[in-house]
Amino acid sequence: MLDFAIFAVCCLSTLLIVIIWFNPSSKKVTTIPGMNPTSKEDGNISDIGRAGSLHEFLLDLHERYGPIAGFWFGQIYTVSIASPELFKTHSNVFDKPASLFSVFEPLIGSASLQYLNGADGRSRRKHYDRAFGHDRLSAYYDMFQRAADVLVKNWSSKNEQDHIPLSEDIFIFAIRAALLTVLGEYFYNEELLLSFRNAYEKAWGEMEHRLIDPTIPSKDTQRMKQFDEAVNYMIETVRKVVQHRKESAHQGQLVIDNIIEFSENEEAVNADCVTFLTGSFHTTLNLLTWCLYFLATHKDIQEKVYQEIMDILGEKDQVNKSNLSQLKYMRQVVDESLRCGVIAPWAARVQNFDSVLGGHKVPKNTPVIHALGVVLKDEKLWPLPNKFDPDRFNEENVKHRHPYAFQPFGFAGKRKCPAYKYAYIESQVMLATILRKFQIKMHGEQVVLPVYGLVTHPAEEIWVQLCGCAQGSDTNWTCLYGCETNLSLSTCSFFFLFEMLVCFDRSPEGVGGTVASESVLRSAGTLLSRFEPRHWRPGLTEGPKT
Ligand code: HEM
Repeated sequence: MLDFAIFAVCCLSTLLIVIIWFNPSSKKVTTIPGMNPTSKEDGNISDIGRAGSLHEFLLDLHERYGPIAGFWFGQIYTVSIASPELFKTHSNVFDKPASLFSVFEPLIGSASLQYLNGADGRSRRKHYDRAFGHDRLSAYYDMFQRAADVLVKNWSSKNEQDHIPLSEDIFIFAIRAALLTVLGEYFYNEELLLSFRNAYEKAWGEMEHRLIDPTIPSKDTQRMKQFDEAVNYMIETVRKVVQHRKESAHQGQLVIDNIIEFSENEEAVNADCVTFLTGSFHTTLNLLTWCLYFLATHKDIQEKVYQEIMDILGEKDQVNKSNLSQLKYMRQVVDESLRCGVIAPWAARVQNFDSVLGGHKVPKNTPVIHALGVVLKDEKLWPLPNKFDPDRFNEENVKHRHPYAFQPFGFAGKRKCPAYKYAYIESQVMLATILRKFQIKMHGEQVVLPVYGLVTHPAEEIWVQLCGCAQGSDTNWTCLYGCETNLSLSTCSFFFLFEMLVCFDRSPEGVGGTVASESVLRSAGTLLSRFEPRHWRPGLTEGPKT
């Protein structure tokens, strides 16, 4: 009998040990609140799928468990933090958990900076940061301007009735800007630029697919063949560009030069070129797409940005390093677009020793997600978080907010996005160039929904219409404000007239007295006679006969 009891106890204990060992939640050796795995193999992956994306899953996780919470990314116990105070505590951590980014390895390559930690990671990163130092940034203005001019030229050939695919057009701008600044003059060749863009689109499409469904199809499927072909084309092109650059007389000015300088290892050079390109395209494409969408849906804000452009730059000046900081309201608009659009929803770090976060032990090698997007939408920090309101970033409001509340480029371990200043310059050059020429409005009613991948993009194309004028022509202006009249006027008369209309519309006393002199009124009258008088107000004593 005793033998049987001992045997039974042994069996039960073994069973218990086996259950404990194979149940991932049992390996949780921390007091951090959070979720148990839904399935043994996949942890909470199915919950992430049900939420729609990792960002939406994290929003819910933090809502339920507070600013520090744990979950199972497959078999890997993972912690997420979502408060400015916790961000600050983690602000010195450099290393990234390769496990969370492995999905991108087939595109960017295992030798990429993305997977490099420790002393090697720090020194490579430090070298690359020089490509974004103050002096080096000045060289990029012209290249951004060139890319913006191409876009304006293309848009100028459209009619007001045309429906413009916003993301598609901004994509071409963003890829042109990135290829010129990262890889250089090789991409002045338009055909090459477009084929690179096609290959990139296919390769990135596959990455997005894998974020939702990590199952990798077999090598001989059409999907994989297409992906391999696209990646091989990109790598082959980058190889040629590197060779070309090594022989170029302009070395030392672009991101590629820092990459070549740092390493003789061809695999690492190619991998980092592709890493910087992928880092650049989708982030800036989507920042600018969201920004123009917000402006198209907030006419008053668009008008205010336009006024600032006219006040600071006038009709002709381009954005440069001495006037960039004066475009303060435009910068607020870009910041609010980064916040509201949650462009890059999360970053992540790891430490190879036990640490403490928010009073809880974090076991060594546990990935810690920085839920940047959750904090950007935290209503305690941002009342009415989904409202687009650039005034959140005026000096007064910024002064009263925790500095870690707004970290759209990451913040930790001197490894935040290396190109964050570059991204502001690119956005502001582009916005100034476009908004000076066109007023952007939505085409009809559209439901615009975000998809929160590694970068947040609209679920479907956003269609806009442009009220604008023919490029490079001082004559043949089309009224910016919907009068549907083609006028032959000088640029200056046009803007003068517009100013007058705005004055008429806004002056509480109508147009009389102090606002306009007699001669101004007379010429305005002549010009106005050719317009539909939609801004007209009663009480005007002199003016157009309509
Ligand atoms: C709207 C624009 C952009 C946003 C919101 C953005 C956001 C981010 C974020 C959140 C990270 C992770 C930081 C971290 O781990 O703490 C990152 C890393 C990175 N970004 Fe950006 N980024 C933008 C533009 C760019 C551009 C234009 C480039 C290239 C020219 C670029 C290249 C990179 C690279 C190479 C990394 C990895 C750095 C490393 O591993 O050390 N990004 N970015």
